[in-house]
Amino acid sequence: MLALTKHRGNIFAASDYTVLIHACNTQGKWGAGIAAAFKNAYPNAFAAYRAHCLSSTEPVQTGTCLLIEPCEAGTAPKHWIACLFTSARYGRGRDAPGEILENTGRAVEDLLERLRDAEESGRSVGSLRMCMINSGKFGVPWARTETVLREVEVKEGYRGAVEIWDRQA
Ligand SMILES: Nc1ncnc2c1ncn2[C@@H]1O[C@H](COP(=O)(O)OP(=O)(O)OC[C@H]2O[C@H](OP(=O)(O)O)[C@H](O)[C@@H]2O)[C@@H](O)[C@H]1O
Repeated sequence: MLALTKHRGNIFAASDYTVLIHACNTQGKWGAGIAAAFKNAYPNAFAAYRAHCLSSTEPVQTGTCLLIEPCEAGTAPKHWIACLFTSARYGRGRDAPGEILENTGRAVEDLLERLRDAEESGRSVGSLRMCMINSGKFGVPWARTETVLREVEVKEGYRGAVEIWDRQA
C-alpha cells in the first residue's frame, strides 16, 4: 500500500529532481486549475505533454502516465513532471467520477513503474509530490481519490511514499 503524507504550501517550491504529479486530460490542454500554473512554469514540459497527446492519430489512453524528465532551460528548477491521464476530456465532457478513479489507480501504477525504470537506469529521482488531484476541475471528492491511492500496490523496486500538497489557504 502506498503511504501518503500531508503537506501544506507551495508544491512548486521543491528541490531539484522532485517529481511533481498532477492529473491531466488527454486532449493536450493545460488550460485551467493547477495545470495552467504548470504550463506557465514549465513551458518545455507542456510542449512534451502536448506532443504526446497530439502526435498520434490514436488518442492517448486514460489510466496511463506521461513522465517528463527535467527539461526546462537556464536556471529553472530541474523537476520531473508526471501527468496522470485520469480523464479523456475536461470541462463538461470529463469522465464520470467512477471512471476517473479507476483511471487514477492504473495511471499511478504506470507512474511507479516508470519511476522504477528511470532510477534503475541511473536517473536522479527525488521525492514524489502530488497535488490534490481530481478534486478541482475534475470534481471528484478528494477522499475518494485518497482511498484509491492508498490501495495501489507497491511492487519490488517501486517508490512507496507520496507527499500530498495542499496549497496554503
Ligand atoms: N495554482 C495552483 N497552485 C496550487 N494548487 C492549485 C492551483 N490551482 C489549483 N490548485 C489545486 O490543485 C488541485 C487540483 O485541482 P485542479 O482543478 O487543478 O485539477 P483536477 O485534477 O481536478 O482536474 C484536472 C483538469 O483540470 C485542468 O483543467 P482543463 O482540463 O485544462 O480545463 C487540467 O487541464 C485537467 O484537465 C486542487 O486541490 C486545487 O485546489
